[in-house]
Amino acid sequence: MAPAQSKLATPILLRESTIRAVVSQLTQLYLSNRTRISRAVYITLFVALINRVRNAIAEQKAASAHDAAKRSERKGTTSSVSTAADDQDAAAAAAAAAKKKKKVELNREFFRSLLRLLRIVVPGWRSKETRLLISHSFFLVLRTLISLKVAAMDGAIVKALVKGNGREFLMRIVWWMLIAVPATFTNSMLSYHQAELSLRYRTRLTQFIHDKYLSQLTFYGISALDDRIKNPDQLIAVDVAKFSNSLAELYSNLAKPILDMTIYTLSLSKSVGGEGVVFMALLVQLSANVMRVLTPPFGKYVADEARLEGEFRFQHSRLIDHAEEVALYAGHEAEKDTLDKGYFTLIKHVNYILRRRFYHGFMEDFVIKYFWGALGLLLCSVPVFVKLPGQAVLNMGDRTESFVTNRRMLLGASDAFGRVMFSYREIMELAGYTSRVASLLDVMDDIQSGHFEKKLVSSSGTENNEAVLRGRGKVVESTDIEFIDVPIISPNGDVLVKALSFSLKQGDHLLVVGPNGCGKSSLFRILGGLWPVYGGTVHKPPFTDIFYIPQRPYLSRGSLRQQIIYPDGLRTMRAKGVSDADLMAVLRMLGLEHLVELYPEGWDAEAEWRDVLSGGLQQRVAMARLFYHRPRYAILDECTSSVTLDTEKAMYENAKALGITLMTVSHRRSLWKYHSRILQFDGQGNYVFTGLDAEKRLALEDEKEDLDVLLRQVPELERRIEELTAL
Ligand SMILES: Nc1ncnc2c1ncn2[C@@H]1O[C@H](COP(=O)(O)OP(=O)(O)OP(=O)(O)O)[C@@H](O)[C@H]1O
Repeated sequence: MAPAQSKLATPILLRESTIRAVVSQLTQLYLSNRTRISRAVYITLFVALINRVRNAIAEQKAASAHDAAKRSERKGTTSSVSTAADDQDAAAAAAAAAKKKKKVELNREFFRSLLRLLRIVVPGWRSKETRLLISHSFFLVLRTLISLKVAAMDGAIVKALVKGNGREFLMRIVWWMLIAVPATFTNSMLSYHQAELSLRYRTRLTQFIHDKYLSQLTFYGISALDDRIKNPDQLIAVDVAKFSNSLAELYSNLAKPILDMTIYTLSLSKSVGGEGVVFMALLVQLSANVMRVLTPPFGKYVADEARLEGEFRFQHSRLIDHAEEVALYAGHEAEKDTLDKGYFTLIKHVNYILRRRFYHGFMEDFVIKYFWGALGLLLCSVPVFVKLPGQAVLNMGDRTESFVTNRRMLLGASDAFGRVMFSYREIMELAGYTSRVASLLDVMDDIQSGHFEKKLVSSSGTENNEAVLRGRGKVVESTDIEFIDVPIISPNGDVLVKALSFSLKQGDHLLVVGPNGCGKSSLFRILGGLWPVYGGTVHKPPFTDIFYIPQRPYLSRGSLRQQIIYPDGLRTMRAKGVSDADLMAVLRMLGLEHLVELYPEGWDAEAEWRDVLSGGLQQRVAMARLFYHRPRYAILDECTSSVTLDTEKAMYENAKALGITLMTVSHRRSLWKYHSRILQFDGQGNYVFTGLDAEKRLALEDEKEDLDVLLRQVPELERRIEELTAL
């Protein structure tokens, strides 16, 4: 932060002497120049200079305030994680806190984010977007020039009318109609360019985000490991579109009025005098500054509205996803409460914005339309009431022509200025969308570099926080699987197992058992690379060699064939040399061949498979997927819970025959016989890893159960003995 601040401070100090020299030079030039236009230019330079100094002072103030806030924030964070005594972590936490407090304002942060997004949507000078922007700009200039011509023609028409010259009047009308052709064409081109630009921005941004979101498991990190983005779907599908629209709109809403203002003001200053224009510009600038101070933070409002919209939509999509469960619980009233709450929170906010917009619009209209309009009329009357030096006395026709032309140009200029002022609100809205989209990009970058932020709800507090921030385990690629002192830590910071060590060779089938929530699935999340390795070393084969089947398999959209070969596509299947007949052989192993015959389209049948197939059928389809892929290792996480013992037998025996090493999480005793190793968690953070002799273990378990039954009978037997003794 320090270098940034000195960068700001130095120019202001240096400028004190420079400013004095520039001011005296400008004064001399102003006094020595006679023409009104050049005088106007010097006055404008004065105003620009004053503005620049004022902005620099404001920037410096903001920078020192930001610096002070950051320093105090850092102090606070360091003491709260003082047990960690780790500067790196403290800095990360401070940065995170600073990010959380980020407001939507037109500050450096906004321009930095906007620049980042601009680089994505307009990737280079030779890009199609640049060409579109150039031709858009060309039509913007053309339209201003046409408007200028129309203003002059307006004056000439009224002059012909005042003079009573019918022939000239008609000629002027014909010209007027002719100019309408390029004018309307230009207008249509402008609308087309704006819409096309918006579409292109959206496409670029969506492609960029999709590439990042779907690489390095970022989508999983956003939803499971990090708390900052609640609804990425809304951000990608809606906010990106709104940002693109807003950006494309802003360019035409800003570029054209600025151009109009410059050209009209220059033309006006020729006929009404440079000083008049500059004086009026000063008044306008003053009132504009007052308006800016009174403008509410619309950017923040827009960002909040988008967030609330997203949350409301998310609640609806949850209801759709879990419609059956909610219906069976008769949970519609509870769901209605949640939905109503989400909707009314959103509407309360929208209403609040509407009210703020109402007061703001009232003030904006008054200043822009009436106050500036009156100023304009005063300015237009200058050539009529004031005889400017070097100007000939005007007759009635000329006066009318000059008034009408000036009035028209002035209306154009004030309309343009009004639009620039109105666009302040649009810029604030753009700032809102920019902040939302940029925050998604920031979080994706963080996740890809291994930095997560999640509210810790664990009972063990700071100790876990430290571990989450550090994540310093090692991952080594190997053909076998080995964990050496690897802690299992949930994203909430709960330490499920302090240091886990075990090793597994190909062909060693592993059974993982333990009570609910002890970390059985979490072990495989680490193995699959979903959760970071916070310590120790993990030796594991590449991702493609391990296949995972959960209890509720994921069934994708698409054909029946696609369910078996997922995530491969048809082309990859063909490239692997697999035919539909091979797939049928796989289905036969699991007694599923009737599925293909069930639908007239056969393998190409499409359906919402999640609803069409029963729980057991879904598990069998998932197993067929495993047989198609034939990986070296398979993680079977309670994936036979809904099938019969016969089907389970077919699944396990075929999987082993295909040379797949199995790692099973299950509470079913019927599965023990398929495994040679066991990893047993006790739910208190301890575990045992040993060989598994299923028959011996089953006999021991049976004996234990018999003893348990006998033990449970002891009180009853004792009571009976007491009864008999008493008798
Ligand atoms: N994405 C997540 N965010 C926060 N906590 C999580 C997440 N995933 C799992 N956990 C927590 O980690 C702990 C272990 O979960 P895990 O799924 O490994 O349990 P399990 O041993 O497989 O249990 P079960 O037999 O019920 O499937 C649980 O307390 C769970 O709440």
